Amino acid sequence: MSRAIDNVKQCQSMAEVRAGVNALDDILVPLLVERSGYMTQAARVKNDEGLVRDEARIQAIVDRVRPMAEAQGGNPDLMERLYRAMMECYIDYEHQELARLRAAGLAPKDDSAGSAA
Ligand SMILES: O=C(O)C(=O)C[C@]1(C(=O)O)C=C[C@@H](O)C=C1
Repeated sequence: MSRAIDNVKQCQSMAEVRAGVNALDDILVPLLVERSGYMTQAARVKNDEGLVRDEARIQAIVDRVRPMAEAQGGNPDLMERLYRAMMECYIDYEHQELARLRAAGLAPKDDSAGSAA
């Protein structure tokens, strides 16, 4: 099986290093934008500020990506830190998107059953 780490080219200069990084960012940025689109979907489907952060799902994602990173010749601890930091940013964005959707007319979930006041 070919591993991602084996695709890294031996570099003699920082220009080569940065060309390699830029080429990967060209792939990563569209994927991260696409991932952010699912935060908008999640905001609309959950429609509840209290549900945006889901610790069980965060842990499940970490548990999934650590072995994936290892299989690709990467460092699982680094991947976990990247994913946890990235998901914090996406959680902020999901809150932002829920507020935007509410301002645009998304009705808050009916809380009459749970509201005491
Ligand atoms: O799966 C969800 O519930 C999401 O909202 C997505 C996502 C993520 O994958 O970044 C973001 C917030 C949650 O805390 C868990 C995961």
